[in-house]
Amino acid sequence: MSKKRKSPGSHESLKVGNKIISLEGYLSKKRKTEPDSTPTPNNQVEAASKANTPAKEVVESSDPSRKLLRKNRREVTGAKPRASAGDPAYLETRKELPLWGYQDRIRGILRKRDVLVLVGETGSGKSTQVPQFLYQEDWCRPRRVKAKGEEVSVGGIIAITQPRRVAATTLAHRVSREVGTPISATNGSGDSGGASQESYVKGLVGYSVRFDHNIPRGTKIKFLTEGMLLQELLRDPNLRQYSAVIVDEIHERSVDVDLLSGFLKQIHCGDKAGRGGIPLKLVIMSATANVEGIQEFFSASDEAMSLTTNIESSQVECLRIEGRQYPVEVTHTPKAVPDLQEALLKTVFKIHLQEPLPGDILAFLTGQEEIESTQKLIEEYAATLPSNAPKVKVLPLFGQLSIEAQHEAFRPLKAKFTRKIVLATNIAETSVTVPGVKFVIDCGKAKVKEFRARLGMESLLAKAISKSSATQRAGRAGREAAGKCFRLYTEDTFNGLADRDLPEILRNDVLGAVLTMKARGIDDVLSFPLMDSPSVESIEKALVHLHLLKAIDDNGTITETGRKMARFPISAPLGRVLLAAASPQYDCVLEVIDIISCITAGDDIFHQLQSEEAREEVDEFRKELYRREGDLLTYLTTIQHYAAEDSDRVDWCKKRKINIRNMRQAMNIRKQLRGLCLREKLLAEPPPPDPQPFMPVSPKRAETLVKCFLMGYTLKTAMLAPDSSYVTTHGKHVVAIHPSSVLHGQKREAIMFLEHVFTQKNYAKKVSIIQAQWIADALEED
Ligand SMILES: Nc1ncnc2c1ncn2[C@@H]1O[C@H](COP(=O)(O)OP(=O)(O)OP(=O)(O)O)[C@@H](O)[C@H]1O
Repeated sequence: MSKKRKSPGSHESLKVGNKIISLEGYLSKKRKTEPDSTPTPNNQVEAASKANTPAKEVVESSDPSRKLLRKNRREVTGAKPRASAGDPAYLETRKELPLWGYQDRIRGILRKRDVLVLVGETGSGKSTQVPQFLYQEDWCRPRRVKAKGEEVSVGGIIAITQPRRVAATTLAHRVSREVGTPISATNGSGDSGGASQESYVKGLVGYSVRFDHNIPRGTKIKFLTEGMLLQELLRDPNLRQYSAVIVDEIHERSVDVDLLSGFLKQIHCGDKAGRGGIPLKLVIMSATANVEGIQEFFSASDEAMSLTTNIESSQVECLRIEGRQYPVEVTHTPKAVPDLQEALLKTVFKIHLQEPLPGDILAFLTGQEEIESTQKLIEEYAATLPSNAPKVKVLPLFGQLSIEAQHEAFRPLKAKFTRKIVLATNIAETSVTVPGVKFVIDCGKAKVKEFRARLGMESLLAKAISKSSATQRAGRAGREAAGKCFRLYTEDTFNGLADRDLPEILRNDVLGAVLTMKARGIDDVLSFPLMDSPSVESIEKALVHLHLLKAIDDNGTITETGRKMARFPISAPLGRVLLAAASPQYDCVLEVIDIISCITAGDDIFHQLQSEEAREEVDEFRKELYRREGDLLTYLTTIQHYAAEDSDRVDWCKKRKINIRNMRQAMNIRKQLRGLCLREKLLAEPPPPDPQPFMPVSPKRAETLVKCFLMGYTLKTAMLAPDSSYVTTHGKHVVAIHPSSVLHGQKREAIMFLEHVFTQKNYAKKVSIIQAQWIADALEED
């Protein structure tokens, strides 16, 4: 990409390869203030703001006369804001948040009731303020009680769940600073396998996410991912350490949050004997949730009502908070854009060259691949800008990045005269505040994983987002000052979007969900309370699959193997492989960890090569990595070579066109899994530290490894048919080996594959060569 114009502000076009992209008149002049016409609580606020009601603060909030606003809010709520303990440096900012004026009301409701559904606009202060309003409440003190005959301590901590690790950790850091006990970076307890290890450092706020825990002594507010709280439920079904659980961003409707809601409902509606009769308070929060549905779900049935002594407290109350702190201007494109990447580049540079600093950009793209190629193009083009134009610093933000790499995007830039451009997937869509961001660019799409239960196949396709997602994305601007959101789609397109996304539990494989329920002692999974129940067919399929994996026995009861599988933060089939690897027959835990680390570290550790020339050039370097047994052995060889490399790992990756980020992440996962396997006694002693000399795996050992993977993947096998196509043993579908596989184009007796995806075609990915007899042997094994 090269520049065309000469000075900042006067750029009208940019060149991408041979393409000239005009910047002129690209974005619609017509602007309006977020939120849109979505029938959500947000636009009730907007409607109210148009009608000159108190929600007028949406547009007035940048007005300096904030005192008046606060006074208005107090009049609206009747609340007398009072300062809760905290760092005075943050107090003034906190007082500006719409939530601040509602604190007495929120406290008042929760003194009377056990469940509150709280709806407030993005950036109104829900995630950061609500736990601070509550942790000093009388009901939040730990109490010694008799529960089922034993004396136990109940309560004392508020849990607040987040859909993603990055939200949980960044919010914990922010709130810890606001309350005046900042979490120190060195305070982490590393991986404790989910155990709530307390550290020796004191503090009020902590967090617990997969592979990272930081729980100071005296923690009263604990941020954690939904998955982490589910893990805690396996160990303590009554969640005794908590006085309240705040479920944040419930609109995301991940499988985990749906399961969690079911378990919380059971605690809420149950007899509470396991908590010595002490209720667990629940606060359910979102900016864009279906409030009525949630309210109805948490309302106790008549039968459950008969279990409770306090009917009034078990009723569900709903509170809508009006207003957001800063306005966000939303702009749509006047017509549909033919090329999203091109449109995004134009918008980035239009902002960069026309909007003054400071003001960082957060752009939403669909996935890692798109982010990495866009980063390259932005950097290339930025290098050609005149010297008097501000510099740019591009930072990626996607789920497979390590936590440290994700946190990079949240740090203020040290370099002067530089604009930060964060390229993110939808992991930055809810809950997070990326400091410095004033501009959001929304491509209107997200990659969605869908499972076709009938075919046992997943598809991962970029699809249009919902109105709820678009509102959340726009809400990432305007958090520290007024902001702008540029939607790369027309207003008509926006109006045609679905209000909300389909809950994950209705579109994903429910294998993991059913295993979690079983591990938590839910025998009758079909009658477990869920906001939306998946089809009976997909639950039954999951049960059959779990039986095949030996996670449940003939009676449908969870086995010891199943319990252990549920404790590992990997999919059920991979968990089964890991457990098999520890048996004397296979004895290959370290190698299996290496392979799992590579396949869970990102899209693919190998960059895809477009031209024949590039392929020839790189294959020269890659040939020491490729294994004729297939992709799993190729991954193993690659990570073992990488781990043995002690001179220049970056250069090593460059030559082989290996994604260095994914490789680093693989090493990180490898470390965590080794730790977990030691704790779960799958490994007898710690492995020797890196670098170890590279030792190629013998063909015999390779066979053992592939057979070990078959213990988790007998259903993902295919046989070569007479017409030279591969036909799956389960379901009898024709699959082709994906071009990314080292076995692409090869015809063998049988194959095993770890992924089965539908893109343009029905593809098998992560493929290994097997013999038909091995499938029968694996099925017979005990
Ligand atoms: N990490 C952070 N750095 C700087 N400011 C922050 C940070 N986290 C929160 N804030 C400030 O606090 C405000 C409220 O954030 P909070 O996350 O509590 O809002 P919210 O109502 O939960 O929003 P959402 O629904 O979008 O998650 C933000 O708009 C921002 O001004």
